[in-house]
Formats: sequence, structure tokens, C-alpha cells
Amino acid sequence: MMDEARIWAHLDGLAKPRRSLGRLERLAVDLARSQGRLDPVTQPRRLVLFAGDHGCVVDGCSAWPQAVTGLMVAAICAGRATSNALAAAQRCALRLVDVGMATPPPRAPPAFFRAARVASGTASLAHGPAMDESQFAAAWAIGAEEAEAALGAGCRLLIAGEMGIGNTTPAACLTALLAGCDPEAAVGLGAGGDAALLDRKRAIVSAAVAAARPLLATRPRAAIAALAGFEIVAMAGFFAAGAAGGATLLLDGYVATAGALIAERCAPGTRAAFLAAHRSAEPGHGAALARLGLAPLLDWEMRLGEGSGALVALPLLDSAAALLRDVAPLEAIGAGRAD
Ligand SMILES: Cc1cc2ncn([C@H]3O[C@H](COP(=O)(O)O)[C@@H](O)[C@H]3O)c2cc1C
Ligand SMILES: O=C(O)c1cccnc1
Repeated sequence: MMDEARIWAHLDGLAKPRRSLGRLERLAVDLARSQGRLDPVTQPRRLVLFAGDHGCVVDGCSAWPQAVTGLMVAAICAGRATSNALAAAQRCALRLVDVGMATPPPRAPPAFFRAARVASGTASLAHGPAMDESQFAAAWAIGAEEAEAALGAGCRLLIAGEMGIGNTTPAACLTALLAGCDPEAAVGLGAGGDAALLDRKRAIVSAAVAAARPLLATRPRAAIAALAGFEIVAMAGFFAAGAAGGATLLLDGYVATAGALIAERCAPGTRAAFLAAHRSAEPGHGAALARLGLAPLLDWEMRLGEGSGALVALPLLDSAAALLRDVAPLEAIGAGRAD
């Protein structure tokens, strides 16, 4: 990791009043530190979307049927989802990995799609462990492979996104387990719903976390696997391998942050590579970010996932990189310091 004082000294020597760019300078420091260089790069960059299904949907934890995961994966394959639109707008490459959907895979998928199913959806965390430890390891490895492939293609800025109806329920469980948030406070409406859905979800999350918590000290992977989803564990493996390879990880919303909590627990130190793009409207997200020591760039009431919040924040990173790279030193323009 690069010394922060060196980065501040570089910024303070540029042709502008000292600290005149406010939080953009803080971001520039974090970006440079995460890549260990004074000229961090934001191109090429890649969003990897991981798709998976969740047994708990059958227990009524989402307002949407499980089939919507497959329909949205088809929409992403056709280039018609929010993630496609925002990735194109921000010149960000996109990949889509089926790490555990329950519906048949898309027919004639595009080149950016990868079939890598660990299983056809998790078991319901409302009735027992969502997955076993070998499935956890398989999902983690798929995510790690994706990060290594992106690094191999020259990407130093990585985003993980997800698609999986029901996945705000495992995200709430993991936030309660790993960020110490009260289970009830970790539960939000996710992709929509009413007060009855919220009550049902709270009961499911509270019971599942209570069952897994005793395992955390002695068998942390089993405790986490009991509450997770394949796409969430894949994001965790992606983050750990991306951080190990020296990349900046631009963190999306509540569900991606659940993956970040797993990564930090299983590969301590991963959190130094994160920049938090935004704070999701899901009520537990603030606690999850605080546990990782992250301050979000945006607070825009977004609650979609698919990497959307990270994509919206990308221009801020481009600006921070341009500042570090392209602004002349004050002395090069012949001016002395007044401030
Ligand atoms: C059409 C549609 C597109 C989405 N894109 C992301 N999500 C997001 O919402 C889902 C999680 O919310 P819950 O836990 O309430 O089901 C995930 O698929 C997540 O990616 C979507 C949800 C829907 C319905
Ligand atoms: O913040 C998120 O990641 C989120 C919120 C609602 C639904 N899906 C994802």
C-alpha cells in the first residue's frame, strides 16, 4: 500500500489552491492508495454480474417470483437491462456469470455470458443451511477466476454486480452476522413489497441468524454458507482475488456489500481495496459499510443492484484519476504558493 502522505504531497503541489477540490481529492488519495501508484488507471474496467437463485423465495421473502431472475438474465444477454445501459454509458465492459440460477440457461447466449452453475439455486435458509462448504468453495473459486481473468486483461478497476430474486434476504442475514447489525434493522423491502412481506422477511432473517451465529467462532465458513447465496459468495471470491491482484474494487449496493463482508472475513485486508460507490436505500447498508470502514460517495436512494450504483459513480473515479495524471505542478506554470 502506498503512503497517503506521498499522495497528498503530490496533490498539494498541483496548479490549484491547496485542497480546493474537496472530496475529489480525498477520492484521488483513496484511488491512488488502492492501486499503489500516483497515476491510478480507470480504463480498461469491467463489471462482472453474478446470477443466482434463492430457496427462501418459496418461503415468501420477495415480492417477485423466482422466474424473474432468468427473465432478467435473458434481458441482460439481450443488452436491455439497466446494467447494460449504464455500463455502455460509462464505457465499462460487462460479463454475466450464471453461478446458480434455478431456471434453464439462456439459449444462444452472447460471448459475455458464462455458464458456471454450482447448483440450481440454494436451499432455503429458512429451513437449514442455504449451501454446504464445498458449494461455498466452488462459488468463491468462480468469482476469483473472474477477477483473475479481468486482471489478466489489464483491468485495474473492478465492479461486481448481482441478479438474484430474493437476495436481499441473505444479504440481511450476512449483515446481521458479520456487521453485528440487529437482524430486524438489517431487513428492508428489497425490490418492493408491503408491511406483511417485511414482517415475514424479518422473522426468516432473525431465525436463520440465530441458528448460524453459534457456529461463527468455530466454523465461520459453515456459518456464512448457511446464510449466503451463490452469487454473493462468488462476489466475495471476486473481491478477494481482485484485491490480491492490486485492483481497485468499486463497491455497489447492499447485496454486493454482503459479499464484501464475507471477503473481509475470509481474506482479511481485502477491504483496503474498496471504494464505496453509494449508500443503498436498504436500511442495513450503512452499518455494513461502517463495519468495513467505508464512506459512500453517493447517497442517491438507489436500491437496484446489478452494479448500478457503482456504474453511476464511475465518472467520479475518472475525474480523480485525471486530476492525478493530467494537472501540471504549480511550479511548472511559474506560480508560487500563496496558501
Ligand atoms: C425486474 C427486476 C430487476 C432487478 N435487477 C436487480 N434486482 C435486484 O432485486 C433483487 C433483490 O430483491 P428481493 O430480495 O426483494 O427479491 C435482486 O435480483 C437484485 O439484483 C432486480 C429485481 C427485479 C424485480
Ligand atoms: O442495494 C442493493 O444492492 C439492492 C437493493 C434492493 C434490491 N436489490 C439490491
